[in-house]
Amino acid sequence: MPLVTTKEMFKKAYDGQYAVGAFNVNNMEIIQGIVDAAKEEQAPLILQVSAGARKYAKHIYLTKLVEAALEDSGLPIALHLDHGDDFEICKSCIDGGFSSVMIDGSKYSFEENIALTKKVVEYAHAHGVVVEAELGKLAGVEDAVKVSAKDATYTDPDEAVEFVERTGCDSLAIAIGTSHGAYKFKGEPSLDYARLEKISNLLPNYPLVLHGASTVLPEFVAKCNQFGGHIPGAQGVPEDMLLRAGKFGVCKINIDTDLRLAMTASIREHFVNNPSDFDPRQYLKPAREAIKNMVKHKIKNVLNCSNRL
Ligand SMILES: O=C(CO)COP(=O)(O)O
Ligand SMILES: O=C[C@H](O)COP(=O)(O)O
Ligand SMILES: [Zn+2]
Ligand SMILES: [Zn+2]
Repeated sequence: MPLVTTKEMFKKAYDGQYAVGAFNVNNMEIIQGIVDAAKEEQAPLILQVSAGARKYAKHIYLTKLVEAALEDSGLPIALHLDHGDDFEICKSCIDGGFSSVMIDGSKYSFEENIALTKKVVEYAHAHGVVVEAELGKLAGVEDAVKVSAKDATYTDPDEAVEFVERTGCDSLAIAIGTSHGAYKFKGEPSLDYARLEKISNLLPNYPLVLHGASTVLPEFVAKCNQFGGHIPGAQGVPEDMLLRAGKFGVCKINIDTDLRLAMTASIREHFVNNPSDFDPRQYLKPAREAIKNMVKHKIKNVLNCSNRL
């Protein structure tokens, strides 16, 4: 089974009102844990690589591992560049075998974002690759709770329509209150569903993407802290809020932080309980299992995408 683009996946997800998980990968254990989970659940899957992951593991190691995952699992998998921030990195991933790229021009002005996104879309489409773009700026860890910063950074629905029309991007990441990392809300979590609904109504049959969508499950934060970690006050997007987003055209949900927490909690626990171990396989095996369990949990309880191949 060769890599697939997200086109078909998103069409089915849109019609079925569920979301496909996009999980960040950095090494073999993470890839194997995710792919094993998707296989057991018979779920569509997007593996995504950030610029940082690409720098850490090297493009060729990651693409070869994903090639192995395709062959080993027989699953349709999309390989996606997460948060490409210029044309060159997108081109390099398109030339280097990815089936999907994100160009994140959200730090630029509306017009500059359009021009950059359009350039990537033209190159990508000529090579059979799909493009995710971003409009509106995802709140930073501090900004999310400031009402004054809210409207300035959240996605404007009318602009979203113009952006999609003028760039031809295949999916759009929007900002409605989620943010990257383990500290998403200081008080009560809240997402701007009214804005999401408006965007979704203005862009019928169009796949939206939710970044910063980890739940930061309290038991994993507690486990990290119990076994020597220090992650105080971490908080994510509650699962029922994510499930609700899936009803409004959100076809892709990005998850990285929850994988990091699962892996770290497992390794921390292992070292505390087994102080004599020093063979990496001893702690990476349960860590890989922890990734797998986390992804199965997401597929069943957050994405609702089991048996959707
Ligand atoms: O959006 C993400 C990657 O692009 C990941 O978000 P989290 O930090 O919430 O896992
Ligand atoms: O969007 C952010 C993802 O969690 C990737 O993070 P990273 O750039 O540290 O790999
Ligand atoms: Zn961004
Ligand atoms: Zn992101």
